[in-house]
Amino acid sequence: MSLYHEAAGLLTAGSSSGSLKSRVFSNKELKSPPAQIYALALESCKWSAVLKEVIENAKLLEAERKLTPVLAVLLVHDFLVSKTGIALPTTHGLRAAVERHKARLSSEFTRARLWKKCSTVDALKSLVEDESRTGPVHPRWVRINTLATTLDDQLDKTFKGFEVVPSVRDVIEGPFSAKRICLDGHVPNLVAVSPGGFDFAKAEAYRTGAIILQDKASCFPAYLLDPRPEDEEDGDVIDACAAPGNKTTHLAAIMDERRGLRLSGKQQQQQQPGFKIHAFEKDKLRAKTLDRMVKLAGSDGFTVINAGQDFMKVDPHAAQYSKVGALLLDPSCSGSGIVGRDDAPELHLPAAAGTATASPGPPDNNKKKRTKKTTAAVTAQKKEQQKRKREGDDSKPQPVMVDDDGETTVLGSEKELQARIEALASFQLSLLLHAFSFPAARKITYSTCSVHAGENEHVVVKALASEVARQRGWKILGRERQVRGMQEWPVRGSVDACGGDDVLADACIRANRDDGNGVMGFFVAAFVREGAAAAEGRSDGDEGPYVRDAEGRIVRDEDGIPTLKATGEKAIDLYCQEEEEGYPSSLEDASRRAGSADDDDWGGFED
Ligand SMILES: C[S@@+](CC[C@H](N)C(=O)[O-])C[C@H]1O[C@@H](n2cnc3c(N)ncnc32)[C@H](O)[C@@H]1O
Repeated sequence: MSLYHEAAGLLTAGSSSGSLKSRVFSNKELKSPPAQIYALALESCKWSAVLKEVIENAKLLEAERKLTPVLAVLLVHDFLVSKTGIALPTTHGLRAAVERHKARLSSEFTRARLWKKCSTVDALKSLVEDESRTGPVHPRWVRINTLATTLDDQLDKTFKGFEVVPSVRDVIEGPFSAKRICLDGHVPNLVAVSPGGFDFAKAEAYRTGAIILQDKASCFPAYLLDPRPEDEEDGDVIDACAAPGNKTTHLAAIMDERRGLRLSGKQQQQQQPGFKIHAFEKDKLRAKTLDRMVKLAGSDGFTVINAGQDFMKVDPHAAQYSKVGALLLDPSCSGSGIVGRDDAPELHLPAAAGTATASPGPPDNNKKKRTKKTTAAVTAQKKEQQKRKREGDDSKPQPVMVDDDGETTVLGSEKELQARIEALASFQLSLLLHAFSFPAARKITYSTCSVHAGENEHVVVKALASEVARQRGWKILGRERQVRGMQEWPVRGSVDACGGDDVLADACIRANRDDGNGVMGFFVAAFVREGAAAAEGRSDGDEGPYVRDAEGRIVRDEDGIPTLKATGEKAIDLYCQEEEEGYPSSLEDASRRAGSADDDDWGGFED
């Protein structure tokens, strides 16, 4: 079967069996490369309003009875728009059926272009691109991977010549192909770029992992978790549901940066990091992607990938997790907040031979005849619709849900949607409660790319009310204790969905896909353990054993050594002394042995 027949089959299947992307990429029967089919189908949809005019006015379907309207759009798209033409041998019947009408099609295409006041084909391309954009415009969010590069470096190289604008709105509202960039004000090392202003696939920085395409909202969990590795509070970190690895590599970059603040450049290069990220991914195939991404980002030295490992089956009390102080939990969800899921623009089809409908485009030379035919065609179409309705097939697309495992569920009713969300929520809650049981854990973030309260606030409420939360002292991390960018992010949880608890709702963070912030639909909340919670505070003066600055960061001397609050002495002095005396070598132990007044802060480590 040709590329064109396969693309036509997928387009004809309609959205009731999932988005175009999921229909293409989940179809195991396809002979042609899925990426090629998807590109052809998507581009043809974008151009279909123009091509419908061209095909109808050139009377292609009347002359070539074997061509269906969908096939005609796909073939004429490649004939007129694709640089390489129709991807079939010259002798192939489908190709010949179009190329026989070369002159007529080309002149109708020119007429359509001029009708749209475009002086060149490139101008028409931009117009088609703009007109095919459905829904709110989103920038390309680019995370600068600080494991490999710096923001300044990327501004000098990859984004050289870009206009730096003050707000995301300036990016969104500017021309699609503008070269604009905005440095995000909430998440460090994140920029928003004009959606059509840059060909990322060709960028060296993208290919080498120096920049990573990641929606702003998807950067919230790792930033909110705020992992503080090594001799600070959090030790090792778990990413429980890790593939493809956006958040795993973001965690790695944050942890490495923290380490870099403490060590000089040379020390950092010489010393192996003293912390690990344990990344779990139950799906073996997705784990391969995770592995590739971790290597590309440069965090493979301290990331342990547990491929094919179900996080639910991990023993929290196993020795290798005894130092896990923080967990990031981003489980499978309905994916209802994802931008671009129902991504294909509407497909406009030319009327089949003998049923030509009115075309609102350039006037053709047979206007009188067309009007007569049009009336007849509309009546025939109405009759056909009535017949289908009588037969119980009104072709109204049914709602579908495509989760991030690519699983498509056709939902017949609101009740089915609720049942699906309940099933997901129950799985999400079990994972969260499992995360609560890690002995040394002090912080957890829970996130989804779902817009449904059932997968978000409701899971948080149930988790807080659980036995394990009560026994182990897990609480929500209040807004006032969150990292600055997340405190300042304005979109919060739903008070209703939190049972009227406005403090809890304010602690929950949401992102809406159509509110002008240019982000996907997302939810994240952070939990801290009581005892540990006090140590998290940045403002109440009860912040663990080390002296901290106004932003809550541990103050260190030029060698990276913190000062103990209890004694006013450099922690290293105690460390050396105790080493000589055969005491445990960790700085935390040292501070505890020094009789710190903050001993209670460390209760979080006790199980
Ligand atoms: C939403 S995606 C994670 C996206 C990822 N955090 C990122 O930012 O790139 C959820 C992932 O969790 C995996 N998963 C689902 N259940 C799991 C389980 N019980 N244990 C480990 N992984 C699981 C799925 O296969 C899927 O790859």
